[in-house]
Amino acid sequence: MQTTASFEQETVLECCNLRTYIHTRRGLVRAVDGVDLKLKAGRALGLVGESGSGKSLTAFSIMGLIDEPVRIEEGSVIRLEGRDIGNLSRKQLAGLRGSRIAMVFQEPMTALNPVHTVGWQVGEPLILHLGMTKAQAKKRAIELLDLVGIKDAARRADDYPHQLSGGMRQRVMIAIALACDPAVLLADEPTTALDVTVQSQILTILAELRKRLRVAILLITHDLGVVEETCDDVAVMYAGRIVERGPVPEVLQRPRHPYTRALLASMPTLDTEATLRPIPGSVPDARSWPKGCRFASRCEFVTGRCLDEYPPTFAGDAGAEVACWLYDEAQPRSQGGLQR
Ligand SMILES: Nc1ncnc2c1ncn2[C@@H]1O[C@H](COP(=O)(O)OP(=O)(O)OP(=O)(O)O)[C@@H](O)[C@H]1O
Repeated sequence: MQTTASFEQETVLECCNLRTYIHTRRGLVRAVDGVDLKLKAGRALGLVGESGSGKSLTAFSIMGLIDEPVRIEEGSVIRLEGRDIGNLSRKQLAGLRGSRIAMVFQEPMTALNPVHTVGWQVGEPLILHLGMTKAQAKKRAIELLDLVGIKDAARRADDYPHQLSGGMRQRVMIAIALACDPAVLLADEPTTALDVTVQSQILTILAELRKRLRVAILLITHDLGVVEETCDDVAVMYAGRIVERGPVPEVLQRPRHPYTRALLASMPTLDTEATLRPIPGSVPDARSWPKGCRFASRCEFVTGRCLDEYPPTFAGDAGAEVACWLYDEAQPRSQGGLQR
């Protein structure tokens, strides 16, 4: 595999123009439709957006965990540690999964194997990818269970998934994911199925391990509160595309895209005093996206140009970027336009 010379040293994962379409009998569902992402070593990027915006499919595409009728379209680029992994064979991808890139899912019970002990499941990738002996893998598995905060790890290693609480199971999933010291961890709503106290414990563990192991994390969530607490950067996804991105403080304190603003206003976590305002309207059909901005039909600042042409990305302060015509210098801003 080729290493791209221009690939920045610190960038561990990059997607360029990632398009993942679902080829159904009732039409082409353009669910992920030109996503650009960049993840730096040891940093956490939050990928947020309403349900159905394409977040999970983005992660599954990166992991190569998609199957017919879902396809990554020609021209999409996925680079892991400088290597183009978009065109790898299933076997080559399976070799990377669990070693250089790993994923934690929303519901650990469905991801864990009910007939094997958790110690065995943490140890398996060590045997598979690192060639450890069973004895070495068991010893390391216990260390890993301890690392993710499972008390009395040597004894718990012999437990089966059903003997553990939801929070413990998610810790086991994290131990499995991090076993081979991957460069990238994808976490898809890892705390949604857990109660609030356990949620914050899991997020704390992830934050600690990120610093300690320097693993880059792509955290998929619909909760901007979680992003605020745990991520360095955020990318806001709407209708299959990223509409705004940047450092967390910049984007959450000075959101530019009308969708990001609406999302913030609709969420209870950041300011519980404020009256919650659901976003009016609904996401257009992914079988026939409008030709202009996909948020136009729900946007209070819509102009004729928004309906005609998809906006390019405009640079904001502190590295923020926004795909919205309101930020085009050439466009005279109407009264009541967004503050820049
Ligand atoms: N296998 C599939 N077949 C048909 N449609 C699919 C398939 N997988 C995903 N989709 C559609 O693709 C779109 C994006 O789904 P995805 O799960 O990525 O969204 P999401 O942003 O992760 O939402 P959520 O937060 O609800 O998980 C949705 O409209 C979904 O219905």
